Parts: sequence; C-alpha cells; structure tokens
Amino acid sequence: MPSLPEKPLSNVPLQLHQPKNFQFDSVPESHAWLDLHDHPIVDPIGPDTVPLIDLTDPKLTAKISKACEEWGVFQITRHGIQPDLLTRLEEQIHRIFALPADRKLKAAKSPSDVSGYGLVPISSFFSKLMWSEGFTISGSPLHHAQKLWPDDYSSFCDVVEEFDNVMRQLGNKLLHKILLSLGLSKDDIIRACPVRDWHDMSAAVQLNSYPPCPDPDRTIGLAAHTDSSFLTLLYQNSVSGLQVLRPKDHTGPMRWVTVPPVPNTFTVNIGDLMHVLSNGRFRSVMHRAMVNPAKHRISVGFFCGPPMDVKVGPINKLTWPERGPVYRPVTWQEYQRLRRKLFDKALEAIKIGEEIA
Ligand SMILES: C=C1C[C@]23C[C@@]1(O)CC[C@H]2[C@@]12CCC[C@@](C)(C(=O)O1)[C@H]2[C@@H]3C(=O)O
Ligand SMILES: O=C(O)CCC(=O)C(=O)O
Ligand SMILES: [Fe+2]
Repeated sequence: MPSLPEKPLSNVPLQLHQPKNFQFDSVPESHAWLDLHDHPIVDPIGPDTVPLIDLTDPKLTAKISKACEEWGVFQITRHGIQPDLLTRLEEQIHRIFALPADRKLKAAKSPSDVSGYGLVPISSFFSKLMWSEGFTISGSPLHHAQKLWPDDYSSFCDVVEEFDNVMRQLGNKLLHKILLSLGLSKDDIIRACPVRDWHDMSAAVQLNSYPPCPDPDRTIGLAAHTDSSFLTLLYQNSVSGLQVLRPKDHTGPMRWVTVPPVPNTFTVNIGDLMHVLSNGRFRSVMHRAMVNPAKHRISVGFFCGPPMDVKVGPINKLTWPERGPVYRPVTWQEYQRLRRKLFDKALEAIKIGEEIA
C-alpha cells in the first residue's frame, strides 16, 4: 500500500517539478521512492498467471465470474477492437509526449478541469513524483488538441473519438457480462444496471507515458491505487510494467504479479464502483506501473462509469439473504470528490455494513 506523504504536492505548478522530458542520468531525490518493496514481485506463471479470456468463449460468463472473484483483473482477446486503431492511437500518444515541455504545458490541466496534460490526480497524496506524464480526456479532446497542435489537431481528435466510440460499446458489453457473471438474469440487469446503453455510460481516457529510467528500482511510474470506475480497460504497448496486488492465499503471500503485455489484448480491472454495485463480491484490484531501464512504455486507460448524475449502490438482489447493503449509494462525481480527499480510504468512508471475508 502507498505510504501517505510528509508533504503533499498539490498546487505546486507543474513546470517547477516536472523533469525536462525525463532526461536524467540518475533518479533525482524528487523521484526516489522508499517503499516500493513492500511485497515480493513474482513472475506471471502457474497460479500467478492473470486470466486471459476469449470474449467469444462459450463459457465466457463462468470464466469472467472466476476471474473477478479470484483476481479482480483479467485480459481479453477477440474483443473486436481493430489493431489498426490501436496502432494509430499509439502514434498519436507518441506525438503528444514527444512535444517540447512548453508546448505540452499549453494544454495543462487547470485546477478546475479533469482534462489536460499533467500529473495524475492521485499525485497530490505523495511527497515524491512519479516517473510518468499523463494526458486525461473527458469529453471532447478538441480544446486541448488545438493548444498542442494549432495547425493540425484533427488527426488526434479523430482517432480519440473513434477510440472512445468503440470502447464505450466494449465497456458496456463487459459491464453486462460481469453483471451476468454475478448470477443476475437479463431482466435483473435491465432493472438494476445504472447504464441503460453505451451512449449513456460516462467515460474518461487516460494516456500514460513512462520514459526509460536509468534506475528503475528506485522509482515508480504510477503509484499503487484502485480505479474509481466500474471497470477500466487498459491497453499497454509491448513494454511490461503493470503489476496487480494479489492477496495472501493458499498459493502464497501477498505479492505483486506482472500483467505481461500480450499483443492486441486489453486488461480489464474491477474498480471501486463495481465493488459497491456487487456489494463487495467483486473487489476492486490494487495495481501500479513500474518503469523500464531502456524502453519507453505507454498505456491507455479507458474508465467506464455510470452517468454522472446516477447514484450507484449495491444491487438489491446481491444484498440478501446473507448480508444487507455494505455501501451507501454514491454518484461517480461524489465518489471521485471523496477520493480526492481520502484516496484509498474512500471506499471505507461509504461503508454502512460488514463485508463477508
Ligand atoms: C474518470 C477518472 C478516473 C481517474 C480520475 C478521472 O477523472 C480521470 C483520470 C483517472 C485516473 C488515471 C490514473 C489513476 C487514477 C486513480 C488517477 O489519479 O487519475 C484514475 C482516476 C480514478 O480511477 O478515479
Ligand atoms: O500504465 C499502467 O499499466 C497502469 C495505468 C493505470 O493504472 C491507470 O491509468 O489508472
Ligand atoms: Fe489504474
């Protein structure tokens, strides 16, 4: 678990602490983390292999159910997203992060905005900086793209909009499969799912860039966290770095397991709002990103959540017979506000009952 900061970094202007495109011979003190070796890191083999699920598998529901219960994360193949779109998106991501720092800062997040270039929101909880740069897109990318490329913003916007469109449909499909895998019927889902169809879903795209690092064991790309979404679909390029925390079980102690990059797959994470919706049956998964000594890693998170004004609480059918609702209902907006105040204590703060271990 991440340690709490001596001195939070919020409100420090980005340009004062962001390295110049990370051109360092060693890791400066500002980026040197002390508590990275809290749990062993194990190879993704045998029982520590993250489930890989073919979305056309006839046993899909059972496979998703097992993966969500045992891992809170799985990888998907045959998801229908064209490899060519992912290649074009990767090109645009390289295009953004290769820009000079002063150009990227023209598209910096303003304090009141979710979208733009800058530190990830959880950075404010740590006294050390992460070895990464981020660009968040919530709603239209147009305004920020125009700041980055005044004369050529449309190729970026076109790719992001195409990606957003197909990912919403995939996210909505997975959301329904996950609800089916909780034992709900199609009618239950029509009654209880906070997302009626894919146009309805709220979503955000997070582009992450992790430059090569001369001393990768001393720093972190993205500190350990759970996502606040129902689910997050993560695309990573061919450079490994994503790790998920597995709880202590009969196969070993608590440990970090690498989620290897498998070409043309997405990694699906259970987020806090699915933890709430399922009344704690599918737990959100703690994960983090490590950096590489030689290679530039990029990833794209697609965060799927309920419409902003819809309150999400445990689905009625999942609150009996053995337990009542464990969490009070919240909107995604309200929950993100709580996270900005409490970080990893936010789920605990909306608890109104006891979870079954
Ligand atoms: C919809 C969102 C999820 C996110 C906060 C945000 O408004 C946009 C950025 C997302 C992100 C990406 C990196 C990790 C994370 C915890 C963070 O600090 O910003 C997630 C947020 C989240 O899951 O709440
Ligand atoms: O880069 C990664 O592998 C993780 C990214 C992530 O967890 C996020 O964007 O929320
Ligand atoms: Fe995440």
